[in-house]
Amino acid sequence: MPIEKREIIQVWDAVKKVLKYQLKLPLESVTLEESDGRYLGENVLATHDVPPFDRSPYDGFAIRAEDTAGASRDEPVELNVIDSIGAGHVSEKEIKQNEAVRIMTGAAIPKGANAVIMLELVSEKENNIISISRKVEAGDNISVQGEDTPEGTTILKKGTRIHAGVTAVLATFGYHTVKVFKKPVVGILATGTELLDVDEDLVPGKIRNSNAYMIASQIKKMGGEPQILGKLPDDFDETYAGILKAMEKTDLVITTGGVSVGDFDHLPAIYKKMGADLLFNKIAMRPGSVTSAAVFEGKLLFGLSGNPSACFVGCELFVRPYLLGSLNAQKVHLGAVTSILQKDYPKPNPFTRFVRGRVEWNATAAAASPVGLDKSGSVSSLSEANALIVLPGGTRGWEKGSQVMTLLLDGEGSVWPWDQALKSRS
Ligand SMILES: Nc1nc2c(c(=O)[nH]1)N[C@H]1C(S)=C(S)[C@@H](COP(=O)(O)OP(=O)(O)OC[C@H]3O[C@@H](n4cnc5c(N)ncnc54)[C@H](O)[C@@H]3O)O[C@H]1N2
Ligand code: MOO
Ligand SMILES: [Mg+2]
Repeated sequence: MPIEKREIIQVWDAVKKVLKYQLKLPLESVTLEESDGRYLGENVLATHDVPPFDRSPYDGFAIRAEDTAGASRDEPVELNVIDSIGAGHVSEKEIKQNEAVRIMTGAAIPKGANAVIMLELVSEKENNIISISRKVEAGDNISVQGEDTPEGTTILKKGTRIHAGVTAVLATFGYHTVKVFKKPVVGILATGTELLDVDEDLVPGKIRNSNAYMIASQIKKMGGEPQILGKLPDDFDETYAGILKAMEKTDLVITTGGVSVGDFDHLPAIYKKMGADLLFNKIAMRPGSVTSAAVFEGKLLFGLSGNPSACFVGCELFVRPYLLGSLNAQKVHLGAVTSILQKDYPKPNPFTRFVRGRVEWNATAAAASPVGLDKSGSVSSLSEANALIVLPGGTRGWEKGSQVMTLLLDGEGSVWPWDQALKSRS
């Protein structure tokens, strides 16, 4: 049978095709503790000023700055301490001329005071008298009500990923439950007659299914809920039925394997029989050139390569923006940083390569080194990689010292700054 000719598209065109689709995810309420790593389902407003009252940032004395107008080492001023308060207390007294209130960090500034002087800068005498030998300005050492966040500010945007700092803000405003997007349920199906379960012993010709677990981990990190739906042999009817069933009970389905041109690569024909709209099935990249995506009844179906490194890269480049876009995140792509290549990379580059690598930061620059066996079927390189080194196509290779774009596998992600860097050098 002649091999069907596939239309090859550029990485950024494939990403843009995927970004035209988005899941409509319902919201759910979870407790603040459970909300870690989830995505906010609505904007969060500051429901009050922060701090909610003028307060002291130091342990010291609340005073009227004007009482210190003429103070100097030679002519200190003496103030009468009329009260003493710690955080959580409000003085009922009002400070009048030449009076002070002893105040601890976090306590509300008493009426009449307009400055705080630290304990260390005051000498304490008998009979509640303190002596100050420097001029203090009005407003000194006062954390003013609303200086951190004024009431009514949109402090967190819908789609923000909840991390420790976001949690602190939510707690500050009393959100003991948080409205988040429901996690998209991602069905994962591994195809391949050669696949064994992880707990099975090797037998000739077979390998363990590592991709399903790798994808599940990637999906979790992207904010989705993976469901490993088992493995399917390279049988057309079984795979067809398995995919249809998976599509019914999940928000999107990812398959691995069976997308190339081999006798048992059934996915292309399955898309056809399903009547799915093919978005792409050949991308100008390595690894992962056969990464495919199709739309079936409004849902996306990603066909990732069976080769572990190709599968990993396809998931990061194409599934990530779709999932994170559905969660309303802003930075849906991998974060990018320019790095200096630490080794020659002598392979010719017909297509843009995404080489598993490590980025390390030294004093002046980010340094990128390829790691492990650089083949699309390699699995070991994935365990060491913290980045994908982008080597645009159309070159005979890359020299040590070249500036290269690296996509970071950890961290905040990015909006879309790196499409130019993908463009071929030819
Ligand atoms: N004549 C051609 N052959 C191939 C081409 C081509 O263009 N012409 N493309 C090659 C490239 S590039 C890739 S990538 C692979 C893609 O293959 P498939 O996506 O069809 O995947 P399979 O053939 O099913 O498997 C490939 C490889 O990966 C192993 N595998 C599969 N599933 C898993 C899993 N769940 N866990 C671990 N490893 C898995 C499988 O045993 C194979 O070794 O095609 C090339 N061939
Ligand atoms: O899709 Mo393959 O991984 O291009 O090498
Ligand atoms: Mg194949």
